[in-house]
Amino acid sequence: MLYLNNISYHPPASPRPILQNLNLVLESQQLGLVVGVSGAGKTTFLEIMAGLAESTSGQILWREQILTSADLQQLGGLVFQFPERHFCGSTLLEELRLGHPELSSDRVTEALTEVGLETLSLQASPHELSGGQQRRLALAVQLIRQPYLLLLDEPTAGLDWSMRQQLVNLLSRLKAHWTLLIVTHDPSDLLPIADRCWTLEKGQLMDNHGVIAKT
Ligand SMILES: Nc1ncnc2c1ncn2[C@@H]1O[C@H](COP(=O)(O)OP(=O)(O)OP(=O)(O)O)[C@@H](O)[C@H]1O
Repeated sequence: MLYLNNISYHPPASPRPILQNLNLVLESQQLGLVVGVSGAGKTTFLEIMAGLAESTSGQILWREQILTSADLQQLGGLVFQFPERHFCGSTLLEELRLGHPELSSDRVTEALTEVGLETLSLQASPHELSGGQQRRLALAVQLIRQPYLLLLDEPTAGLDWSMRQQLVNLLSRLKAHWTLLIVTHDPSDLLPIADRCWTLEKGQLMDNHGVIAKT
């Protein structure tokens, strides 16, 4: 269970807080969706959740444990918007083994199977894959780290309808084992599989009970 208690973020360079007193509870193996327009603070929110930025005040807890930024870096698996721009390996195997050179072939195959890429050659280049396959590969890279929390920034952005649907089905399946927190400006594809939904507006988080109840 993930808890955010009054998380605020006000960097010195900003005249006003970018995030203000965010409160949120997300149960394990649920998918939480944070919806906001451009500039609402979505990426900043994910950076704090992934331990890449430190909140100015407030607490993040997993079960009863208060998490530091270092804990969050360990526990969270962040998939960037357009993760394909961050691939470094020249093959799928290299990409999956980055930072884990000791990883067994079985574990690599298991991760690819989890995201539906098991039929691809481990020697293929990540850059040869389709947009949807690249997003799956980015997810597999995070799954290998066995994070408690998967954090995704606009996971369906830039994909065509069929690839978006395949990715939504995959995210829905991943809920069986992982807790997911997703930020997006366009919730239409993801709302049907969301368990919780919040709107982030000018740095403030509002709970959308009604939206989920209608789906
Ligand atoms: N370190 C910082 N110092 C000052 N201002 C910042 C800092 N980081 C973000 N901001 C500002 O905070 C606001 C929220 O930015 P953020 O990138 O989190 O929004 P977003 O919802 O992800 O937008 P988009 O969907 O366009 O990526 C923006 O106005 C941005 O300029």
